[in-house]
Amino acid sequence: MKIALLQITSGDDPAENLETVLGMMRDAASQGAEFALTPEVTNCLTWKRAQQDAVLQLEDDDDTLAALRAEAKALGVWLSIGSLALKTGDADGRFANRSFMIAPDGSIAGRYDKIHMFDVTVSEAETYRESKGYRPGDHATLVKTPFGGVGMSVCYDVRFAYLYRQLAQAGADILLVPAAFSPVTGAAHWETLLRARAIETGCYVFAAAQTGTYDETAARPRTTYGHSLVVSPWGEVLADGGTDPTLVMVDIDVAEVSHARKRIPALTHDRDFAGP
Ligand SMILES: O=C(O)CNC(=O)[C@H](CS)NC(=O)CCC(=O)C(=O)O
Repeated sequence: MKIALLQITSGDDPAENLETVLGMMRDAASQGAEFALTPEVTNCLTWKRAQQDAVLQLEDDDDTLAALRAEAKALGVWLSIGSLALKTGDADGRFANRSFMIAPDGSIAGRYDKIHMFDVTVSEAETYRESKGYRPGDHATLVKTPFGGVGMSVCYDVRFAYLYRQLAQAGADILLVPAAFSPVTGAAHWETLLRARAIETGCYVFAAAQTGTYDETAARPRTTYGHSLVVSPWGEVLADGGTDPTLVMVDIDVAEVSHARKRIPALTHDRDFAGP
């Protein structure tokens, strides 16, 4: 099966980001892709809360979601929308960081709200308080597809290994980790974390990433790490998107999942034990 990771530099204008994604989806489909994947916050990546309040929409009204569902249907492809920032209507005004699996008929096959919030001081100059803007989700999502079980997650979730173990033990063959990783932690941890999740679970890992800086002249530009990765169930990096916006196309074979798990059946070797 041919998959296509869309590595992009989303800015704060959803209409502009949508045009970029639609163009890359058509390009991917014309090269034979059957499954296209976009990064975290495909529709809007910004520090500016006022801009989010102005342009974000409720799921039912969201123009990006509607257009991407229609395009998946027109092209007849599966689509992972890594996530959309969406209004929730909640009294506290927080958004959802919500991922979608779209089937080739345009229907929503799965929906997942990012569970773990990136409330982290990477350095004095670089702090994130994701839970101020976003309301975390509280349940995992596994989507059954004709090509296998797909476990959903977003970005910072990648650091919580038990989420992926649960997804794999519930039937995931493929784990999705769409991201907008920070450049500092990306360089230190990104590839290692993704390879570890693949090795521990014997799953493919597909990680479409935001990359680079949108609006370099802004007072506080938002930069992301890039390096969209496809990792095999044995832990090999099959493709790395580097740091420019690009389409990462890979041919994968889901049978590799059972081969890897036959060699290392750790997923079936859990034991109950007392805590320390
Ligand atoms: O803020 C938004 O609009 C969209 N969300 C993000 O960009 C999120 C939270 S700030 N980024 C991450 O989770 C990076 C995790 C990371 O870099 C790590 O785990 O090291």
